[in-house]
Amino acid sequence: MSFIEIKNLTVKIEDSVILEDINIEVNQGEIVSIVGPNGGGKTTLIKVLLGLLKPTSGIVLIDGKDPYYAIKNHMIGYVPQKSKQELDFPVGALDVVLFGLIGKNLSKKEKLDLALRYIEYVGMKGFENKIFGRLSGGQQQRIMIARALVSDPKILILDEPSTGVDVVAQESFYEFIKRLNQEKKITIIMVSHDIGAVVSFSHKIAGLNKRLHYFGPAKDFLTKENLQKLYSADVSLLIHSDECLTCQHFNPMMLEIRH
Ligand SMILES: Nc1ncnc2c1ncn2[C@@H]1O[C@H](COP(=O)(O)OP(=O)(O)OP(=O)(O)O)[C@@H](O)[C@H]1O
Repeated sequence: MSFIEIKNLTVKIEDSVILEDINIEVNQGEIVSIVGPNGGGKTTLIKVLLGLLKPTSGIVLIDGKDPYYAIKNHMIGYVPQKSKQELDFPVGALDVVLFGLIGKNLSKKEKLDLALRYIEYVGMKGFENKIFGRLSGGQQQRIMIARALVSDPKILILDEPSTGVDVVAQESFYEFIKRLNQEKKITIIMVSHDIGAVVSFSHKIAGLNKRLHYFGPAKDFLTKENLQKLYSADVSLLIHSDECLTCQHFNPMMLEIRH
């Protein structure tokens, strides 16, 4: 049995089909990125994995368990899409990380030690007492990752982590995700619109637009056919260099999709 199993998953909301007959298997330690057009159902799929939304039909198992059980038992760490609400948090960075340990049966001292260790791990040592809302986008993102990791989950789920982060910060963010995956052998599920970047470091890609149009190795995803199926027929690929899609050393960071 795979580590994450999604079988014949269909989700309907108020009679509209949002996800239809989705089948995904993820092995432990894999990085899987979910890509697809706006409204394609990416966040809905994440909500199902987080136990926030019940499938209309089909099966979702995380290490053989129901998602609700997995969340309750700190098996999943979640980094949400950046929102205004989070920006307005009137709390310090350390407190934000400590929120990730709510419900864990640990002493105050153990929780503090863990939170400080993870703040250091994400490269934010020295920022413990800064107001979260006054940190930069990239710094906030690192603190939110520390919050998600502090309870030692088996899976990290990130919803559009590069939104609002500048290009330099984005690159070091992707390096960080790669290192995290290698060091902790943690399974990573990431929603992203940044196809070029995620293709270069994910093991698998899930191309989602109500149905799963592609699920397989990241290296085989970037074909015109796959992208046209996923993003509708009028898509064209723009490569910001004199390289081309069929070139062996094509740099996917240079890819942009135009409708
Ligand atoms: N609670 C809800 N009630 C009604 N419709 C909903 C609800 N949640 C999502 N939807 C619809 O489901 C579809 C998929 O939404 P979802 O947020 O999962 O897409 P997405 O791929 O994450 O989009 P984006 O890339 O824009 O974030 C959309 O058409 C959306 O309007």
